[in-house]
Amino acid sequence: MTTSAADGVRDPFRDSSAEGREYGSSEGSTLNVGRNATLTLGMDSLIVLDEDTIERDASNCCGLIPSSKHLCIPHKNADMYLTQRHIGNKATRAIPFYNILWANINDYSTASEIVINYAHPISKSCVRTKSLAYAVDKADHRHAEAWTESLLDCAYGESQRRKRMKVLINPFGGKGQAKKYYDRDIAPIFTGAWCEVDVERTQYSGHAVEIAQQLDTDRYDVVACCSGDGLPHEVFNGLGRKRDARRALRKIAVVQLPCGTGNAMSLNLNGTDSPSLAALCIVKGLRTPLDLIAITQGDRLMLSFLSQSVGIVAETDLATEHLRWMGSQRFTYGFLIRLLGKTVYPCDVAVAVEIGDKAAIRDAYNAAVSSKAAPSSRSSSCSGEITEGDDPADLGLPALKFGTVQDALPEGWKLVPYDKMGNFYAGNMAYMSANANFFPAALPADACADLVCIDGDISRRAAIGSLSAVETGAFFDMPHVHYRKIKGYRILPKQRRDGYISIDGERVPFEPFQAEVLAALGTVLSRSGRGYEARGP
Ligand SMILES: Nc1ncnc2c1ncn2[C@@H]1O[C@H](COP(=O)(O)OP(=O)(O)OP(=O)(O)O)[C@@H](O)[C@H]1O
Repeated sequence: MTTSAADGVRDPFRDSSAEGREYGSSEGSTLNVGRNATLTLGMDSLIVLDEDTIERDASNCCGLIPSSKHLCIPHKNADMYLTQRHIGNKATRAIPFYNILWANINDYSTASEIVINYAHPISKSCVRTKSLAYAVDKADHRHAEAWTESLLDCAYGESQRRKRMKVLINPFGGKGQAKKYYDRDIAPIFTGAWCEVDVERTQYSGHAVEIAQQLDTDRYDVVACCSGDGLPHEVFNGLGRKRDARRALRKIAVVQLPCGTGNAMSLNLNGTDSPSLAALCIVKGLRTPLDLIAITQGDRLMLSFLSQSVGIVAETDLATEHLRWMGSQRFTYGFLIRLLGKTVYPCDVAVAVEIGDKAAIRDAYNAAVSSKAAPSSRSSSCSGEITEGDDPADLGLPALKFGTVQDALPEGWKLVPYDKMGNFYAGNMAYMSANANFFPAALPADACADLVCIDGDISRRAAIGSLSAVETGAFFDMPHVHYRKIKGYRILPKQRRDGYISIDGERVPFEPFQAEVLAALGTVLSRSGRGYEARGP
């Protein structure tokens, strides 16, 4: 599953003037450049009409040497353009606005040039930064400046330009390739978009918690994790430990550049596990509030952004480390072994159910995704709500409405024995890994987590059927899949001395814990600004 960088292009050659672009006349939307070339703001794309089909090398364009240190190395291939059509001896090319990273005008003593950096697809799952450079007539300078600003408006829309990023690289994430992916696939996209970037490698497990806890949140907009899902988990928790945690979690968008074995965050928010496509999505990402789940266990408090599991998923994930050589097959193998053994994980569970009926869950999902609400709006009930003038000391994590696992059960909660529990799985995002849309009804900020419970003693046929149904999208409707929207729960594993509990893919002690949804407490960047890149229920 990858994001097409050319998404959103209807007819790239249609001129915007016919559609009533606010920019003005067709003359206004076109910039004459060089001897015989024009740049036009089309409907969804920048239209480049040039004398020949060979892109000029910015370093020799009209004899001008680009001075910007941000300028990317231009390519020398002729096949750079996404679409091209020959008109006489001229060629028209369209570069989707989404792929435009930056545009600027360089002034020299005798001439000026416009430089446009963009992300060029070299395959379905990879983009590379390239540049166009054209001479701009001195007489056209003012128009060129206004035109460049319009191009940036089209390219960025509501997304913040030149984001200030703290980049964290886990040198041991995935197959230990994160540094290589960053240098080759990610950094050139950020440089091309003129982002401000400050890179740090994590030195040990838990280092990202400390970095986030000490982060000067006024200096950054984003913490970008070149990692699996482990580093984002640590960053949310580090921000959550700040004195002004609510403000920090609201101010700083936590994002993932997929470089790990588990890259669910990027799959959900950007629809890709390609580092270069994810980098483009982050450059163009829209701020999106995210519910976080407070987990209390013993006297500890932790924030979870992705999932909690007790039973087969936790065990498959955490007890198959010795099978790493199998790659992603280890999950399928481990899962099947336990399914065939009809393994059960007895526990007592109390759940605060918000919506318990699948039809109602589907309706709520459809209503939310078709709502016209501003993409980045936070409801007044969100846990991160901050009032002007709040004292930082009062801006810590919100108080837990349900208390902690050490308190008496909240009013109205009832512990129910589940002696045949096979899979207790709570999710805050839809995809748990590529093609595993376990929680199709999950939404970033609906103030609910989604809970799936499956008995461990169902027939082997039904169990194996549910494994393939996760891929096909039939999982949600299976009768043995109990799917609920919830506000919180308490779970007490029993009859076993030891076992596996996974919070965001990390192992925690095999002890009772309690979960409470903290509505819209966190912030991420997403492609759509409103939902996950997964098919709904
Ligand atoms: N320098 C380091 N040395 C050892 N561990 C580290 C280092 N930096 C980060 N970590 C730890 O690596 C763990 C896994 O990180 P991450 O999620 O990025 O990769 P992954 O390959 O998807 O992980 P997983 O091992 O869960 O499959 C995190 O819990 C983090 O604390």
